[in-house]
Amino acid sequence: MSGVRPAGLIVMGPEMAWAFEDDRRRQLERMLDLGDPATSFDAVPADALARCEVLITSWGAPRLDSAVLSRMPALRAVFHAAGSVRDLVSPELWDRGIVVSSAADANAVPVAEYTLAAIILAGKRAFSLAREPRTHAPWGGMLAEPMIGNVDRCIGIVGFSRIGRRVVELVQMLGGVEVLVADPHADPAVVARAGATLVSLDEMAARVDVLSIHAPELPSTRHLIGRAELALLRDGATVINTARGALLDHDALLAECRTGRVNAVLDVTDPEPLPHDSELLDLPNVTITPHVAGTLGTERARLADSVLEDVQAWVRGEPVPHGVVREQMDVIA
Ligand SMILES: NC(=O)c1ccc[n+]([C@@H]2O[C@H](COP(=O)([O-])OP(=O)(O)OC[C@H]3O[C@@H](n4cnc5c(N)ncnc54)[C@H](O)[C@@H]3O)[C@@H](O)[C@H]2O)c1
Ligand SMILES: O=C(O)[C@H](O)COP(=O)(O)O
Repeated sequence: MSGVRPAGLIVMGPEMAWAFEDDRRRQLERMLDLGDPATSFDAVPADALARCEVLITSWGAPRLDSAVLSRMPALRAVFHAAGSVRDLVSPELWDRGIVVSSAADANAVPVAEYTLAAIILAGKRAFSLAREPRTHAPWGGMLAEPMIGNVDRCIGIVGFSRIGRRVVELVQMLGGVEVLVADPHADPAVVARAGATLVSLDEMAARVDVLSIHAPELPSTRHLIGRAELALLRDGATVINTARGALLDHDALLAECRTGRVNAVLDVTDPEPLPHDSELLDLPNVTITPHVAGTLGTERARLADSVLEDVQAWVRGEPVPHGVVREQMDVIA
């Protein structure tokens, strides 16, 4: 590292800013000449913006469009301590050749953990049984139920994304499970090396006990799992959605869950939150969490550590480990 530290700024909402205090701030200060942290660009003095070479952002940062970028002529790199950079980047940012990185890999860890937990508990019917009266006889009826359990299950992963790939890896620890992947962009050989089989979405829907959604929200993925795909599911199958609500047709899901034919575990919904009178909230076979799979409390420290790693590589002139390039934007979150 040369003696002159590049000028840096941290601009993000308070929900993430705490992760850049104390020790992580000291680590950043060894690499960057850091100005005062701010929650918006309007709170940053014009000369500090003009000098800024390295910007560290997270949720709450506005899009880096031409209006913002014109105030930041020295900007060379943006490190986003959150998942998607879709709402952050602009054509001007790419045109100027500014390095962009995101912490989406780090964010994938807790979402994949949540998904594995949901797969295991759904297999044991734990979500719906927890809502039955406590008088439920534990051994009688349940022991005779061959459809309960995680052995010989077929698990479908929609989207061989960062999170999808990690779920493919984790779910194999169950042993005795078959893992299918549906993703028009995935390479069958790479999927096979990960221990899964690439199939069409229809084939997957017809074969799985659990269908877990891990694709990004794009114009092309709206209602990717719709009436037709849900109708193909086996009786008793579970749909897990930790991706984005818009990927799943909620009217079609409600129709299938209402009859009890299909179960669901949803960390994301459409809309989000659901209206208080949504029937989905009352169904015993539907479990809903309020978009917490990825970003609960301490999990956010992973995002800050990912940014530290990227800043360190960048100041050394090395490739940024979690860099995002313009060409990826058509298929990533
Ligand atoms: N619930 C949470 O807290 C939480 C946290 C992080 C991310 N997410 C969401 O999880 C999802 C996955 O995130 P990620 O970072 O793993 O995504 P990602 O950006 O890594 O996904 C990109 C990949 O998705 C695949 N893909 C694109 N279009 C597809 C399609 N039509 N069908 C199947 N696959 C397709 C492609 O393989 C592509 O490479 C996103 O929707 C993201 O917003 C949720
Ligand atoms: O809440 C989420 O889904 C994750 O934290 C990722 O959100 P982001 O991709 O918008 O950062």
